Amino acid sequence: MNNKSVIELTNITRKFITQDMTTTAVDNINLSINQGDYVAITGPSGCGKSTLLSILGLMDKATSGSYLLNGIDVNKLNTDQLAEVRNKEIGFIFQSFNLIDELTVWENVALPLYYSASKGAGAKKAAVEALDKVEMRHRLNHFPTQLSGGQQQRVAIARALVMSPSILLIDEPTGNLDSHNGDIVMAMLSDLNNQGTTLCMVTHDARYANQAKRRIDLFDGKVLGSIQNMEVA
Ligand SMILES: Nc1ncnc2c1ncn2[C@@H]1O[C@H](COP(=O)(O)OP(=O)(O)OP(=O)(O)O)[C@@H](O)[C@H]1O
Repeated sequence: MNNKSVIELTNITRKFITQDMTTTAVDNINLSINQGDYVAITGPSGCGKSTLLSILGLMDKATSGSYLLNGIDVNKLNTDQLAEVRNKEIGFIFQSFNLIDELTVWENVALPLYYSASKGAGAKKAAVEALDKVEMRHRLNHFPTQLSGGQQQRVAIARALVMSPSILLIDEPTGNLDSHNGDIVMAMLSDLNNQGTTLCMVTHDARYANQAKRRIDLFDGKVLGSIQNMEVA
């Protein structure tokens, strides 16, 4: 395995303060993710999975602690820099596929390129290459509503890959899929990891968490344990 660090969290805590109470959603977490890793974050409802993923995805800020993304201290970035780093370095995959129904498959996949400096001529080629990786090239000119749920999630994965991000952050990728399509999407994620893509996935599904190389169990915002899945790694 490559030892280049992608994510380095040190003593990350996130507190939510409302009128009558303080909730520590993420409590003093230390986590390293290297290039080529496949990490599953799992645990019961309310244990802090989504909060942690939002911090990793630069959509939320920790109350305290340090977060290095490719060696860059994200606490020192302003809003514009955070948006740029997020678009370039992080690919997101959500439970809901979030495709735009009015755009074709390839236009959906090319969309992140239009928010970056590299927009224009190469966009369709890059989109087709990403669609190839998820075996969806044959649906290039279809619209999302013409696809099955599993196919839509594969298009969403292609969109997450199109910028060649440092890491894919994945939130309950099979939540809207039946078990057959869920298994296909999970096999595809494992394939991508075998080809070198770094993955960090949140799931409450133990079966899928065990398909990752490393499983991190959260409880009450804390890391309860970290398990290396020997048959995968
Ligand atoms: N914006 C917020 N304001 C106040 N409390 C919050 C906020 N967001 C999350 N929390 C609290 O933080 C804790 C962790 O929530 P989080 O959504 O991260 O859990 P989760 O593990 O993703 O849960 P689930 O599996 O149900 O999605 C919970 O107790 C939740 O109520």
